[in-house]
Amino acid sequence: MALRRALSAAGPRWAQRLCSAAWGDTIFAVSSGHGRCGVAVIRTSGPGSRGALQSLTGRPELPPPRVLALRRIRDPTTAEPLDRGLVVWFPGPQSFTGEDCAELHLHGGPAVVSGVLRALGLAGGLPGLRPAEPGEFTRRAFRRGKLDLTAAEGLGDLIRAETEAQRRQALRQMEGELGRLYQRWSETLTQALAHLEAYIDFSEDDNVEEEVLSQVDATVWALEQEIGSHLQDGRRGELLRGGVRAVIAGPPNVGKSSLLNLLCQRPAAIVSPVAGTTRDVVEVALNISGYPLVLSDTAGLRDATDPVEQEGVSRARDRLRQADLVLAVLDAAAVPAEPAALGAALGSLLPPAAPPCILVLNKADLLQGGGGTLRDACARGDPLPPATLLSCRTGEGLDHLLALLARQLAQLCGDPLAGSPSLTQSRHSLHLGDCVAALARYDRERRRDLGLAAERLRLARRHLGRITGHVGAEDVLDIIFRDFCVGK
Ligand SMILES: Nc1nc2c(ncn2[C@@H]2O[C@H](COP(=O)(O)OP(=O)(O)OP(=O)(O)O)[C@@H](O)[C@H]2O)c(=O)[nH]1
Ligand SMILES: [K+]
Ligand SMILES: [Mg+2]
Repeated sequence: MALRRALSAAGPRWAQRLCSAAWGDTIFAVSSGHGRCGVAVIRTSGPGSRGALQSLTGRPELPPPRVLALRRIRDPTTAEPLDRGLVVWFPGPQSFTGEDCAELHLHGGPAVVSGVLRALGLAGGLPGLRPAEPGEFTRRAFRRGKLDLTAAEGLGDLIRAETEAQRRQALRQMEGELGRLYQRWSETLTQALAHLEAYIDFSEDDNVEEEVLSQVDATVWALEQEIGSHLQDGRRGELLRGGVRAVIAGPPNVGKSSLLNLLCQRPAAIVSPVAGTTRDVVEVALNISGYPLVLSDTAGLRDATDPVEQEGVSRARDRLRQADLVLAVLDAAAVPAEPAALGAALGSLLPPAAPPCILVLNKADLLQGGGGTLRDACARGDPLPPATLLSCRTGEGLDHLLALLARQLAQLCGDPLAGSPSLTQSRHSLHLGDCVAALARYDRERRRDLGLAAERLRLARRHLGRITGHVGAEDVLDIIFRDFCVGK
């Protein structure tokens, strides 16, 4: 009521009509970053977007769809100017959410933004204009069929992407490549199922050839292979999305913490000449040639007597077991130069099924006579993993180490633009695993009971549908949109 009075006091009759119009649920939020900035973007979505734009610009006519227009933004109650900025009108369904949307590009001062939010909140006195929940714009876009779940996940990843390779992978997924791949598989299954059902229904009338059945078998088999190999990608999409977990490991005092500090270019870990300095795991996030690396410095591995150091060593071993990549550090001056002996020294350090490893022979500056033999051993490689001499003191060998790291990361994460798109979440691999299992069951059922075999195909298709959200999306929506920011 207060608003109705306020609006009628403020003037135009169309504003009053807005109040009586049946508004559905309209959301608004700041979609740009928070805090002081050059430009802040506030957007709305829902049937109230039109009225909100009219109220704030004080004009009944809207700018042409999807064209920026310069407008004075005013408080609808007092008509006091709040800012002069650009507004855009996106009538549904040609908008991000598929609903009527409006955008206000304002000067990014906190008082401007809060003034306009208050004005919109005032419009919240009308039925149904309210602040958006995190991810609610994207959620609405999903509900209106503007994107599938994998694209929504890609969008979330794109906003969070910190390195180029992550951005490439996320953009590809947001543009629907992964979703289209799963959709294609789902359609293949639909077709195979239709043929199988036709065979079941009509084979007795002799209208359907035996070949139909073998064709269905071949299709299902080929699909099982294709999904199987998509699954066996070494988790490269997941690694790229979450960052490759690399662990710096080695005996005490070889310069592990010095290496961490050198790579992150700040004194993140304590360095001292005392063996057993590091106990807690120290973690930093790095961008190496566009790939994300989560690097952990750990306690020196030895049979410690001090209980606190023992705990540190146990944590170090835990980290080693979970690592995607190990940077094994040894003291260059204290290792045998002969490759086989060097390999044995390394082997005694790492767990049996160790992940890929880079051997770092640190303190190269202390090598007598330049360490020619060791240098040759590193260059030859065999039977060592990729290895480099390094001096954390002088920086010698750092470029080589970075190149080795970049190569390993590229191998682990793959090229996000090459080949078919990678699955990026354990959610995907879980459903794909179930899908493949159902296809394998088809193979067995098929000889005994065609009806049951058909049921397996339906089940396999349901698992694919769960990934894209065409089936049973409700249970996962909260999880997927939980990490989205407000305004997206
Ligand atoms: N000469 C030389 N000294 C180094 C180099 N890197 C590290 N140091 C020294 O070696 C000592 C141990 O370095 P840290 O980085 O603490 O070694 P750490 O492996 O983390 O040691 P713990 O945490 O105790 O296992 C310190 O005195 C460093 O200054 C290097 O490349 N050359
Ligand atoms: K130390
Ligand atoms: Mg240390």
